[in-house]
Amino acid sequence: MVFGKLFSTILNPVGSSWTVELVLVAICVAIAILLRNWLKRPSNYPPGPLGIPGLGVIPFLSTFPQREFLKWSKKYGPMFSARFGLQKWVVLNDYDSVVQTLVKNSQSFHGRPSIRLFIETWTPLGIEILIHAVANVFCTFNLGKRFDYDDEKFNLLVKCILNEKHTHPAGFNPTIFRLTFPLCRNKLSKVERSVINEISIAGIVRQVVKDSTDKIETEDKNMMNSYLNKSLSIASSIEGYTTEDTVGFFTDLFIGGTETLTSQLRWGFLTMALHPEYQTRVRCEIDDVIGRNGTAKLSDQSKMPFTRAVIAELLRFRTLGPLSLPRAAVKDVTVQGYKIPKGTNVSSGPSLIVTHEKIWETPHLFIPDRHLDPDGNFVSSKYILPFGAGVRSCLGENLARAELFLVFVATLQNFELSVDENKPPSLDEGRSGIIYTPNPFNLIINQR
Ligand code: HEM
Repeated sequence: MVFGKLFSTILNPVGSSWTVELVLVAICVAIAILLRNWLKRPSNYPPGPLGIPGLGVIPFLSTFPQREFLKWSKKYGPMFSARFGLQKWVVLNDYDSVVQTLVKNSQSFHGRPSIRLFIETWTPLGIEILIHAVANVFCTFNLGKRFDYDDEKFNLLVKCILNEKHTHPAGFNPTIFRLTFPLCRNKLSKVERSVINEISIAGIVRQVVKDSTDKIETEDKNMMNSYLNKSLSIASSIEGYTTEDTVGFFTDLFIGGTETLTSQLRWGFLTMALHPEYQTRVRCEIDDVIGRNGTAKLSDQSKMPFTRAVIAELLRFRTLGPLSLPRAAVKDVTVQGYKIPKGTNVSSGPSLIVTHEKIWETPHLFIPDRHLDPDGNFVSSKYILPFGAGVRSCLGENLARAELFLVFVATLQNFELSVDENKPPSLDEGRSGIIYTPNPFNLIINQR
């Protein structure tokens, strides 16, 4: 009644009450239609929490949305639906639903919701020299060019990556909020800065592409050369192909491959510093197989089961992309009896699989020995999916695995890692966003 009177005064100061009533009815009908659309689900759509109209489940997500996802998966099953803002999402929470969706139906789920996913906000990194090393391995392997550490262009590249962080100090919510509400996203100066970073990275990559195109070698010495060799011979048959495609490809690789690997290594060094007993066991294996002065080779892995078990456990224990990168259904598809319409975004939850209590005993503890058989041989587990699954899984997986092993081994071969025992950093706190990184920490590094 009070609202009726208020509207009546605003809309119809001179008095004809039927106009006011008509407006009120129209508003109610509009709200009813909006609510109906909000509540409407396609038939056989995965069940899930309803959320709040317009916002979906965003207000209910904590800094670590995996926790709510776990709760909802217990209530609604391993595949549930939710709305983030106005967008429809399906969340996959166990191994079977990930394989059925992303591997068995890979041709239906090869889309990505938005390239802007790669762009988020800034936080400072702890061990800067580490990112220089990782970036240089990338440049040597992929671009065929190693930079000196005082090279201006190289330092600009690294600075751009430092500004290109995929986490937010306040956790996952601001990340998903920005991805969901484009208008809000565009207003953020930090995001603009990230765009400028991307342009700078692309500028340097463009120069490397130009230099490499001028002197392509027949022998494939690095990925850039192989790519140019192949792409130039087929380019004429691809409509609309330009050099910018090559620049975009290597820029994406650089952004996708540098921060991820650096952060995974940071988790690794912190874990080793907090578990000196495992660190000593890895070092003993290194001394036995490689020696104090030898250089690690990838072929050494077969003789180093415990080191492999530590790295496998690290990828399980601190999965860098707790919710992987989102995919989008490119056509209507039925998976495990559920209909998923074209355009639905899909998030898989590797972090939920690696903490599943039916698969892992004490999943929240770091125990490398769980990857060894009774004879001490390394046993790889299909349930650890840090690089995603299916056709859009991580393009740099092999390089990442190789680099993880070599950098990890070379570091422990030469240095002892520890922390200030009076103020030890926590392994349980990190920053969550597209990727999950440890909070900045101090490490004590002693040469052996
Ligand atoms: C520890 C290191 C790394 C982790 C944990 C990681 C993880 C991931 C994950 C989870 C995805 C999404 C996969 C999916 O949708 O199923 C991905 C995609 C991608 N990664 Fe990695 N990655 C790492 C290192 C690298 C490196 C070193 C490179 C490049 C040299 C790289 C390049 C890419 C690219 C280009 C994509 C997008 C692939 C596509 O959309 O088709 N990543 N990565």
